[in-house]
Amino acid sequence: MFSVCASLSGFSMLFRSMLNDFVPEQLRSYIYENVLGRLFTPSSKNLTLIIDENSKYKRNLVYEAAEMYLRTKIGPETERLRVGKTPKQKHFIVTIAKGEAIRDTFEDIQVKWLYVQTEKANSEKVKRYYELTFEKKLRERVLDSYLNHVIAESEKIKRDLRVVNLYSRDVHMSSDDDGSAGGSWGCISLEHPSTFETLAMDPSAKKKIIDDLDRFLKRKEFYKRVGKAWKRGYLLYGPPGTGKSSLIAAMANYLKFDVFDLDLSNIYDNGELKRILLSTTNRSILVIEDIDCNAEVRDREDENQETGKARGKRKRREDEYDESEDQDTQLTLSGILNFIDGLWSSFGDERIIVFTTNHKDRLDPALLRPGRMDMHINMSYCTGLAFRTLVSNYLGLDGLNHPLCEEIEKLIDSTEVTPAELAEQLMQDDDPNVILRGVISFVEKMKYEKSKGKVKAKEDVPACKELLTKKDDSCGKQSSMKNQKQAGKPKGRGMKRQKLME
Ligand SMILES: Nc1ncnc2c1ncn2[C@@H]1O[C@H](COP(=O)(O)OP(=O)(O)OP(=O)(O)O)[C@@H](O)[C@H]1O
Ligand SMILES: [Mg+2]
Repeated sequence: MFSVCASLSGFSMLFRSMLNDFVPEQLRSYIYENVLGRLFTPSSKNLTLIIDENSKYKRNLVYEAAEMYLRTKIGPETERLRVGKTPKQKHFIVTIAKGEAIRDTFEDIQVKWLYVQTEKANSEKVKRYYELTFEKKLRERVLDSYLNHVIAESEKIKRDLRVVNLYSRDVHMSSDDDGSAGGSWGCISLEHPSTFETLAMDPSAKKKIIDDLDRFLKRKEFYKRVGKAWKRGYLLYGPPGTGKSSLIAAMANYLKFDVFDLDLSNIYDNGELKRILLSTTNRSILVIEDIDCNAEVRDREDENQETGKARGKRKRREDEYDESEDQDTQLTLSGILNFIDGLWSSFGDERIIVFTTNHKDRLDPALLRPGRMDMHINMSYCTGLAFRTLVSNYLGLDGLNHPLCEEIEKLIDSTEVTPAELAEQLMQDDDPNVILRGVISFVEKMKYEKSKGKVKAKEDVPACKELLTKKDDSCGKQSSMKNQKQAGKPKGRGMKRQKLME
């Protein structure tokens, strides 16, 4: 092998000296570059992949993934960087500049990335691409495992950088809304600070939820294989102030999924519901809060608070309804559930639906039957362990180390007090000792009053929508508005609807 190379290089030198003697200079440099270079350079042991920005006029996913991935690989040796930021992005986006290289190692694979950008010449468009260079023998492993690793990592980074949006029909479309959610959803960014770290909850219950979400995210292929829509449903139930809305915000912030907050009281029939739901996007959480109250879609106490337009719309709907025998167009709980089971299952991916209620016992069994909601999560009164999270959130203390916390935890475990009530107590002073003593008096007082029956159990709020919590005997559908009125059921929702936006 060595002697072949030596004789090739000897021949190359002889050939070059002949060229120098007999060939004009311009032609000589062409021959050096295009003929001799190829003939006499021993073939490289490296292979270079070209990753163009576009692939057949569409964005090249590998290029996008590389761009995202390489942001995390920029080392001190890089000399030039590009920086950018769009109005919706919270952070600066830093990427390598033209001609900069990055070395990376994955398992035992060593590669070199080079970012290339051509100059703009006449009508030629600027071309951007990455060159990925590695040893030829690693070709299969780079194409298989390394590039998959780059794509998976880039997905993770994208998720972390994503701004989570809250879509609501109560919010007007903003000017920079790209309209991707379409329909009549207005959008603001979800500023709710709740995360799984700040959520006061029994640690094992919290872990169960996080594990369930993680499993859900990873199971694209599984859902496909078993022929199930890639969706997950959660029913959160518990008294007011136990963290149902906070848990939804924590889920959204964890998954980086947008939230669609659906208030059924503004929707008048199943057709409208269908249109609205079809305009939601993938990787989102559809939230229907207070399903027991919210589903009371037409019976309202506050009719006189409606705007003229809304009142007109409602009256027209009611008149149409009175004239129509077709009850199928009316919004019913069964309509909602059918939609979730049927149409909603056949479009979109990575969807989560969350119902919340303060009164699980009052819900229609149709909503509770196995398979309808994948997980029922009991958001109950605060426990001693969960209180530790509140102490850490509000006081910045490790509850284990404070002498008063043990006593408080025992007290909390033996009474019914919500995290919201405790959170309020934890903001009463600046001095942690004063605050914690205040918590003791507060919980003791609650305990005493409860034992005397002075505190009305929080669940004892009158049922605001009994009709929607019982099935209509004839067809399993809920009674219509007309029937509700005739039955003389109480109007109004009777309970505040605490939204994520508040
Ligand atoms: N589990 C919790 N962990 C941390 N903070 C909580 C928790 N529960 C309630 N809080 C505090 O109380 C406030 C109200 O809680 P949240 O709105 O999540 O309760 P909810 O269960 O949704 O109540 P509702 O049934 O009235 O809608 C929150 O903004 C938060 O400050
Ligand atoms: Mg709530």
